[in-house]
Amino acid sequence: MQDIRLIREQPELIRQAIADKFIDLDLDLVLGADREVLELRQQVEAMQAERNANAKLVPKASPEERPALIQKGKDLGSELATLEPQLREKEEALRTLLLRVPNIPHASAPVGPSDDDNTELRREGEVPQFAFTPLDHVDLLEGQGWGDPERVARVSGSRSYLLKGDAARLELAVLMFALDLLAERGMEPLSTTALVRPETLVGTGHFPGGEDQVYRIEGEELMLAGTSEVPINSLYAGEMIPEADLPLAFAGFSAAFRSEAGSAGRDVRGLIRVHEFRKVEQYVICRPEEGMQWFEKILANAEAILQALELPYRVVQNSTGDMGAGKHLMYDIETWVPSETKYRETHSCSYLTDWQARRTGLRYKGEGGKPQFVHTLNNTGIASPRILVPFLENHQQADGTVRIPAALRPYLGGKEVLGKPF
Ligand SMILES: Nc1ncnc2c1ncn2[C@@H]1O[C@H](COS(=O)(=O)NC(=O)[C@@H](N)CO)[C@@H](O)[C@H]1O
Repeated sequence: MQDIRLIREQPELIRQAIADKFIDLDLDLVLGADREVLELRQQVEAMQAERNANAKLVPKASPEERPALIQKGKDLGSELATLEPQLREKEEALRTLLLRVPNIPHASAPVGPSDDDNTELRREGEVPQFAFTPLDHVDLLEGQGWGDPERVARVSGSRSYLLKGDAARLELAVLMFALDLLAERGMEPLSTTALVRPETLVGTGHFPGGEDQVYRIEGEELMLAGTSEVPINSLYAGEMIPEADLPLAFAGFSAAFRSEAGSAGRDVRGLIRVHEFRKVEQYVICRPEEGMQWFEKILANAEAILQALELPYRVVQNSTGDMGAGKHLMYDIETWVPSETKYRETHSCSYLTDWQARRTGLRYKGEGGKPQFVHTLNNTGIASPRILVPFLENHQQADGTVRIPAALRPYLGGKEVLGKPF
């Protein structure tokens, strides 16, 4: 959410952001709703002041004057009884519109409507040249007996997955490895639920707009979050965080649930796009002046994880149309998937300045004790099973076994290879 003063003072700046992000919002509606609130609020406050002043006169008034004053107080009261609810209604209507006002994209963001306009910043690691015909991750899982797609589909339907034996241990190993690396780098581990109240999804900016991506619990005011960014972002909602406690940096771990509405037909084979997955999430609350350095830090953390797993990847900058309403700056990390001979997104690193903080009510006492909104950032640490796709495919050997990078071996009982030749 944007500062309403900025919208009033620099509407062109916001109109440009709306245009560059291809958002369907008429800023004049926002400005009109704001004016209506201001006018009505001034009227109500004047009337409340008049009623209060009038009420003070009553005890001092003479018997002759008193009835008129009391009647005046009643008239003002009944008028306010009509106007105050109208004001609350107009304030709610304005807030609903304000929730749709986008953040201003960083000047470096490529302007364009979709991820086709993302720009590659750099590549890291050599893509493997196989001396044999590599298998895709589905065939590797099947060959090793590490999956059971038919049975799990009977139990859970499409976009479900199940990992057996060493593959189940591999999933836990990469998650734990990521959590440990982030903890060593000062991110506080946080195991969270995915069950959240609707307002937490407004806080992150998933709502309004992303309702169709979220599973709802029948008959409850609860939903299943698609990322632990959602519960973590609202942990301190409405609080005045002591400045000495900043920055708050978490390595969140949770299950994540997504309906993937609108993705029909995409990535239907295998582990890339499933309804329930597990993610280690980097989430930061910091002072505004530290935002950009935290963006670099959580990006570097994710790269360190990929480098330790010996996976080749590239870093891309998201376009204004791809980054979504709340982002100021966003880079995706895409990891090489041999079977597709292309890089696929495995991490998404975002800096949202105060846009989430304003919607969530995340503040701290800045200089001179003046309340100020914090800045928030998030990035994927690792998400499984998607990361297992490049992991299994890049590290497969001619006999169908999978090489384990040195950094991960301690998490797999020291094993250097998983599986049996097939
Ligand atoms: N349906 C899905 N199935 C498997 N993995 C997914 C799915 N959706 C997202 N992911 C993984 O989760 C990562 C982060 O998802 S994201 O929506 O891009 N970004 C976030 O959730 C942010 N909170 C940063 O993690 C993706 O890069 C991908 O690796």
